[in-house]
Amino acid sequence: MLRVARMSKIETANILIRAEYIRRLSKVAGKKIHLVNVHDYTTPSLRFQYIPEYVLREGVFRADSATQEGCQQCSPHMGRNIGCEYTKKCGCLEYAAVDVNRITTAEMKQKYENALATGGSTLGFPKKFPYFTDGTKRQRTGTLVPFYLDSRHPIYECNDNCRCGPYCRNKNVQFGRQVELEIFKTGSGRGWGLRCKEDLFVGQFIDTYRGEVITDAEATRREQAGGQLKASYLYSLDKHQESEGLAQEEIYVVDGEFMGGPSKFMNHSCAPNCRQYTVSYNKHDNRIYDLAFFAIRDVPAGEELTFDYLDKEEGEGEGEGEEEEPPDGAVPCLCGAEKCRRWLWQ
Ligand SMILES: C[S@@+](CC[C@H](N)C(=O)[O-])C[C@H]1O[C@@H](n2cnc3c(N)ncnc32)[C@H](O)[C@@H]1O
Repeated sequence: MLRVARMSKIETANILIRAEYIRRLSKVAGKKIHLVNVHDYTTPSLRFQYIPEYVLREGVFRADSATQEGCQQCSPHMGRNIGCEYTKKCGCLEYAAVDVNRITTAEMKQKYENALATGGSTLGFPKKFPYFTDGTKRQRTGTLVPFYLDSRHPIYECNDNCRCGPYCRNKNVQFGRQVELEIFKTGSGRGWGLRCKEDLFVGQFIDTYRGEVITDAEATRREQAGGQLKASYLYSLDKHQESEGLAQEEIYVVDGEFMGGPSKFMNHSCAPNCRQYTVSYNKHDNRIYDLAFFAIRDVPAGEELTFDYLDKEEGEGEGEGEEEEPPDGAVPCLCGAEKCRRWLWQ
């Protein structure tokens, strides 16, 4: 009898926790986020708080909004009504990837080589626009073009101070998640995972990674206190470290363990269907930018969304991590990919 009473107390608590979690999910801005668990009665931790924006912690500073100047030579209607279509003029696209195929004269070529050698401005050069602007079945408007998908060059979107207007096609990630997601219990030893309720197309934006933005020193402190598993919630905002000569202690880190969004539940795969990209709205702030997930191939509704936690840039660390013995505290990878590297973070 006592056992039955105790059991029902636990069940009631589980039901209440689940209801509270779903209530909190319903408050998250944007399309609905579902919670599904067909394996047991557990619910993700209520210690986690959903936040729409980064929460800046002690010692973290964002560049003054006055530096977010926006493009001043563009306008909403420059011919095709897509905003910044004259990429040579667009101030926001100054640091976007130069479209070398459109550098035609020897003089331009020379100028470009000088800019590359000195790290000078590339304003005035034709740029690769990040998103498709003319929808077709394969190349949907707003999906990331193959160059950015493959190269992971930072994406510079327009902002509210731009003259290109609210409908400029160079605005996408800043509008937030546009797809319905589902947090689900994987039942395969990987805890919770994330999937999308609708088909995703290659290059489609899914969501950003949110969390507390902390200093590098605080991240080290939290990692030492939290152990190996803590690493999967920490993302360094170090994309511009080399090009801007930033010291390690100047780098900020996003911690999404206790505050963030649904992308916190994305598991690792050695053969992922998504990838994380750098998206900036202020070319003068190289220390805080968005981490945005895009699909890197078509993903049918219901397929688990995954990315490579060790997402190395091309050529970086090749041949590493293939030894038989795992490093101390290594977590076995359960992604199930044919070419699985066997351990997380290796
Ligand atoms: C960012 S969390 C992802 C969400 C997590 N599954 C949960 O239930 O909260 C990362 C953690 O998920 C687990 N995980 C993610 N991908 C995995 C994989 N391929 N194999 C084994 N565990 C994985 C590991 O415990 C890892 O530390």
